[in-house]
Amino acid sequence: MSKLRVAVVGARGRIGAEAVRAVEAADDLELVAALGRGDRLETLVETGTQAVVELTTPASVMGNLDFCVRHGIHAVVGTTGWTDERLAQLGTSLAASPETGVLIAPNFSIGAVLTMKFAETAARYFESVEIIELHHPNKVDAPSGTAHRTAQLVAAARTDAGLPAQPDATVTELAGARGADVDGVRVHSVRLRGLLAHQEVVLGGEGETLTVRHDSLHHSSFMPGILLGVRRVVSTPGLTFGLEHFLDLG
Ligand SMILES: NC(=O)C1=CN([C@@H]2O[C@H](COP(=O)(O)OP(=O)(O)OC[C@H]3O[C@@H](n4cnc5c(N)ncnc54)[C@H](OP(=O)(O)O)[C@@H]3O)[C@@H](O)[C@H]2O)C=CC1
Ligand SMILES: O=C(O)C1=N[C@H](C(=O)O)C[C@H](O)C1
Repeated sequence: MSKLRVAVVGARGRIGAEAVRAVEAADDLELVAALGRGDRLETLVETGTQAVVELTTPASVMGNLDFCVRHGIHAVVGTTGWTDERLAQLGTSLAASPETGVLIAPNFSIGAVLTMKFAETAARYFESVEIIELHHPNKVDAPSGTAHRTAQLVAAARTDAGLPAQPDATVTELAGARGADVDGVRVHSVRLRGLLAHQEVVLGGEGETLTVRHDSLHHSSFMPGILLGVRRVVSTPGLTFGLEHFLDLG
């Protein structure tokens, strides 16, 4: 059987370089291009790329995806910075290319996907919930895409359960002390040398707390999810948001 022709865009970055190695090592995939900043996107067409792994920056991702979708090239996207407006813009591009599939995964690691699922499940049972995400200091966005998505899922679960706003008697506050407010859920971002990618969801009720914590200790933690995404996106037209849709989580 012929191999799936894959390109990595953002190939010289921290996760991009690891993705290049993972695609090269996969028996059923062929790495046909590894593009960095300044390289021509037309290379994707010239090399017959079927699926792109997009791992760049929030400033670059929209242009890269617009090119891919216009040329019918499927995409697996790890880059962060997704807003409703950006998703709507991508939806418009995809409507004009209905055969093309795009997976956006806030996090490719199985543990992080499960953290989101566990937090979403637990949210309805606790009065309070806050998120602490901890990353390496070279990360350009805060809060992390994973924390942002976790907060959205937790907030939706609370709304579904009919929970009121969280208790918080703060009257005076040094700006930022209570973190960012994502749909009513506080998200705190730590940037610390020595860390890679970590998240804690802390839930609190009368006389008890529950902490769900995940640690990515190496970029290799993201590779099985990227490879799964590539294999599945080529037969999944339209937009898929979250790797959980390609996993059987019960
Ligand atoms: N979903 C997930 O599981 C994960 C997502 N991420 C996300 O992936 C993204 C990349 O992270 P990370 O590797 O740490 O960041 P890096 O800064 O190390 O890598 C980004 C790379 O993209 C390059 N780049 C920027 N613009 C373009 C462009 N237009 N075309 C091609 N290459 C370009 C950069 O080049 P230059 O240095 O020259 O600017 C750099 O080499 C972030 O948004 C991060 O949050 C990271 C890990 C896991
Ligand atoms: O920049 C990173 O490193 C990571 N980015 C993603 C995010 O913002 O959630 C995924 C993971 O946390 C690593």
